[in-house]
Amino acid sequence: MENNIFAYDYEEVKELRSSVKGHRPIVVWLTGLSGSGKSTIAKALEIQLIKDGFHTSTLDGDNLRTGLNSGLGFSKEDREENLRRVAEVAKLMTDAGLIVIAAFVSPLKANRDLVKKTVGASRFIEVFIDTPLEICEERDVKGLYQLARKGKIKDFTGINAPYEKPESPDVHIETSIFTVEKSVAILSKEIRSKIK
Ligand SMILES: Nc1ncnc2c1ncn2[C@@H]1O[C@H](COP(=O)(O)OS(=O)(=O)O)[C@@H](OP(=O)(O)O)[C@H]1O
Ligand SMILES: Nc1ncnc2c1ncn2[C@@H]1O[C@H](COP(=O)(O)OP(=O)(O)O)[C@@H](O)[C@H]1O
Repeated sequence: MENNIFAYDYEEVKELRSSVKGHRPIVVWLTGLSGSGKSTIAKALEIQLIKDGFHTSTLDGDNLRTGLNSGLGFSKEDREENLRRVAEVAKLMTDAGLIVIAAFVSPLKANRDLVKKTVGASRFIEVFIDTPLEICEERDVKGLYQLARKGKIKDFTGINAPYEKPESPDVHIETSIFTVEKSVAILSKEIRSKIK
């Protein structure tokens, strides 16, 4: 064993944790441009799931970057490390039996594939929050697009850093068509079908 580390077997306890929750754990991974609607939908979805009696938690890019991931920027390498850590946290949360909602730009296919591999394919729902760049820029919730256009932010996703659209997401949400309520209903149905 590498570094003389021997992982102790907690599989039986994980099953017990899950059984008292009354549902299986899963990671609902929301990817999309800044301003696409990830946080808005994540929060509304979690509120709905809690009201429906599920056990949940939400991981949100901006929030984790003020704590666990403070010090990481937006280079390709820093984003990779950011998402590697988030994947491990999401896995710990599924080990605790939770439905984990995660809202991260996660711009590259390789980033999202790493998360899927870490948490396990059967416990991963990839959700593409599909909002065209022009609409995200028009919303400009935090004023970041304006700064990026002026050249004041480097590596800004969609402007001067890449976003690779998911090719076959489990759920495709177009926010220019679906209301937040409709998106929550679609996701809630998908989650229910996977956690029985
Ligand atoms: N350069 C650059 N590119 C993209 N986003 C930026 C950047 N600088 C700051 N921000 C703010 O950081 C939020 C994205 O953080 P994430 O952890 O989700 O990004 S990533 O998954 O590691 O790519 C993102 O939050 P959301 O708008 O909620 O997506 C932005 O508010
Ligand atoms: N159908 C929709 N779904 C989600 N957000 C929407 C929708 N229509 C408008 N919005 C608005 O778009 C913005 C999205 O911001 P936010 O949720 O912070 O995005 P992100 O987390 O992807 O950066 C919010 O101001 C939200 O009210």
